[in-house]
Amino acid sequence: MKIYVEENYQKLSKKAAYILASQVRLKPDSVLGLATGDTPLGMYRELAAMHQEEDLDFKEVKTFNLDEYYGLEKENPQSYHYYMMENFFKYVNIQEKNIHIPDGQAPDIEEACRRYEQLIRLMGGIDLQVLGIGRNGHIGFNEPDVKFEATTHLVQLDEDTIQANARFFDSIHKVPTQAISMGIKTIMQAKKIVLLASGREKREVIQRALEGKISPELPASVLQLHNDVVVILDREAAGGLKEI
Ligand SMILES: O=P(O)(O)OC[C@H]1O[C@](O)(CO)[C@@H](O)[C@@H]1O
Repeated sequence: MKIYVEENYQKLSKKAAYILASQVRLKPDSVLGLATGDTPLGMYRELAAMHQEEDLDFKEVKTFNLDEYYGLEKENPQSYHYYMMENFFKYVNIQEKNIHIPDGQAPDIEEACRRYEQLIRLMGGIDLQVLGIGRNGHIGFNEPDVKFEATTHLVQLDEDTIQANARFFDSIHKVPTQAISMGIKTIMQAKKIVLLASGREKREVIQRALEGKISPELPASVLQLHNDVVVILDREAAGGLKEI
């Protein structure tokens, strides 16, 4: 595991964007696994700027998002479809047919999950997966006590996650209680993983995930078993690490 500690969020975002851009430059038809949440927003802004100013080309890039709320239509401003369009895709030259995000309104969820896994395999697997981390250690929407062997599936969101995400909704009662998420197995099959965490509130979970026991109770701890993980932290998030 390679851990970078950057001075602040802006530098973290630049580092993450640089790693993604290098991946795309080396393999223009890369399959990228993408995350939502606050943390990758700066990285998406940097990548959009690299597209505008340095011709970073997304024409052949394929993307698979980690997760989507169950029950929200794509046009809902709280959906991850909307987030991706507004924060990244509309600023770059990615082709719509190459964008994949779980369908939160699929009539047959099990079939949709199976199809999502099949598509990832059909595209040759994920070359680089970006991850954020929840305060409870979730990656994607894989909540504590997840099965490590799970692939894309419907998950029940934790109370902690619902509370953390309530800030994006008018009221906590409007936060969906379920989501479709890549599973831990899907994530661990990615060839390379880039985990991002910023801020004081991620300090404890980062220490436990990177230096603690590997356990389904803390889903992100499984990353210790992957052979190509880059962790990019700002100083605040890295503050609890013993081995830095
Ligand atoms: O980057 P944030 O907003 O702290 O979110 C952390 C994680 O929580 C989620 O937003 C889901 O709750 C994930 O998409 C994200 O990786």
